[in-house]
Order: sequence, then C-alpha cells, then structure tokens
Amino acid sequence: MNISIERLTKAYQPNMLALDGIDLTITGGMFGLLGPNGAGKSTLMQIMATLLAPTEGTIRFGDYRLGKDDHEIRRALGYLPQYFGLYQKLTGEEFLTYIATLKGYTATADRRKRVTEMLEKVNLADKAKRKIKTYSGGMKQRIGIAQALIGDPRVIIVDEPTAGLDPEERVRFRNLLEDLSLERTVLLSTHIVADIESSCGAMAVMRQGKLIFKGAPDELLAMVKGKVWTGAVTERELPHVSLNGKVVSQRKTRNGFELRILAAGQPFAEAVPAIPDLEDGYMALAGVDSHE
Ligand SMILES: Nc1ncnc2c1ncn2[C@@H]1O[C@H](COP(=O)(O)OP(=O)(O)OP(=O)(O)O)[C@@H](O)[C@H]1O
Repeated sequence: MNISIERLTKAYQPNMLALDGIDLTITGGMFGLLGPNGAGKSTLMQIMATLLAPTEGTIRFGDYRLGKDDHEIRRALGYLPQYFGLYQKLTGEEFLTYIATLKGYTATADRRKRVTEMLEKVNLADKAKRKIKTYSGGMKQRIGIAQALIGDPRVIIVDEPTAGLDPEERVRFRNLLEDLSLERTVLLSTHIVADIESSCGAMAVMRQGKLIFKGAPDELLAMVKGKVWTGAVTERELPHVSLNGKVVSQRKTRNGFELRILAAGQPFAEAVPAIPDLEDGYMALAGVDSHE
C-alpha cells in the first residue's frame, strides 16, 4: 500500500511546529524513520495512526484519505505506540484473545485460531499461558506486535520498538520486523542507526520537525564516500585535528585518541581512509559539532 504525505504540519502550540512541511512517499517493504528525540517521529506516527489531527496537509493510504476515510485507514493499519500499556495481569493468550474480540473475531473457533497463529508468528507460543508481567522487554514488544497484526493490516507502524531492549532481543525484534515487511509495509521509527542499517530499503531522517534526508540507505552512504577517516592522535593534537572535520567517534587509548572523523580531505597526516557506514552518513546530516 502506497502512503503519500503532503505538506504535513503540526503545531501543538502556535508558532511551534512539531512537524514542518513533511512531504514523503512510502512504498511497501520496510521503511526507516530516523531522528533524535524530539524530532517529531512520534507526532508523525500518531497522525498517521489517526490518533492526532494534523494542523495542515494531507496523508493518503492508497485511495483512502486521512480525515475522510479514517475508519478504513484504521482497518488497514496496525500500530505499536512508543509507550504501550499492557494488561500485566493477563496472560499473553488472554490479552490477544481480548484484542481479537475487539477486532471482530466473535466466533470462538476463529478467534482461537487467530490467537494461536499470532503467538506462533511472534514466537511466544510456549509463553502463551504466562502472565505478561513476567515477560522480558523483548517479549512484551513481540506481544505488542502480535496485537498490531491481529487484524491482518497492510501497514504496520512501530514507534521506537527497540528502545530498552538488550542487544540480543533487539536483533531478534529486527528480524521479526524484516520478516513481516516481506508481505506488508512496515514503518519503523528509531533513533538508533543500527535498527535500520541492515533491514530498510528506504529511509528518511528527521530533525526539528523537518525531513533532512529521504532515499535509500546507499544514497546516504554515497554522501560520505571518500570523506571518512580514521587515525590516532595525541591529546594535544586533538583540538587542532577536530577543526579539520567532524569527529564521529573517539576512543581513548594509552597515548591519546583513536578517531573516526568526517572530512572532505585528509584531516591529519596519519589519517587513513575508512569504509563509510550509515552512522557516518547520519552524523554528516545531523550537524552536531559542525565545523564545515
Ligand atoms: N502533546 C504535546 N504537546 C506539546 N508539545 C508536544 C506534544 N507532544 C510532543 N510535543 C513536542 O513536539 C516535538 C516532537 O515530539 P515527538 O514526540 O513527536 O518527537 P520524537 O521524534 O518522537 O521524539 P521521542 O522519541 O522523544 O518521542 C517535541 O518538541 C515535543 O516536545
């Protein structure tokens, strides 16, 4: 399902734009929306999920228009919000049964079948009879995805799903989303570059309510090709060297620092070219510590 966002703005208060003229087209597969806290990702996702009205602009989901066809849009959508209240005292199975009932699975046999399918899909079948309060963070996020999937939506929107997960759970959760994106549009918001690095065919970067990049991850990589360098400097050299480029990372060593630095030309005599990664591209956009 194609999603088209045009000139979308949101002002929670007059003259303070949380979204400032967003134009974006999302076409199938996994789409990553990357940006720091406060960039406006949750605001955009809540508007898309029909939970918040925009100040201006339009969104179309295929032929459905936000504000006019909200009922149809809700049926086509699954949404996992950033802060997701779970019924801690219910078991995973009881919770999904409840959601399935809300989604219109009124016949007991159908409902049972759907709940079982969902538990299997998110790999929680063996935990179905355990109370949600005993689940790990990753398991809670997976049951959250299961509830978003129950109505078989064509689009699912997940807001910062990997925050608070340990590295192993994060990888497992990413794999689940990747798997889901084979059959539907998955829109994933995150402030963690690694969440989208391996899995998203298309992405956008938000900052202060604006989109500052949209395209394929490869295009973001291409922007920093030939501009990433690494090398060791002493503590005394560091301030001078950092004037020649943007320091992406620095690691303390016995004699000074090992730097990763973005610069159009070689930033210091010992610097050697490095293979760019998406974090470099993101840093180049983000303008933190900019000396360009
Ligand atoms: N209900 C609200 N009332 C007023 N301002 C709000 C409200 N919700 C969000 N904002 C402001 O809108 C801007 C965008 O916030 P939003 O939550 O959309 O960002 P985000 O990129 O999702 O960040 P986070 O991951 O921290 O939620 C921020 O400046 C935030 O303070």
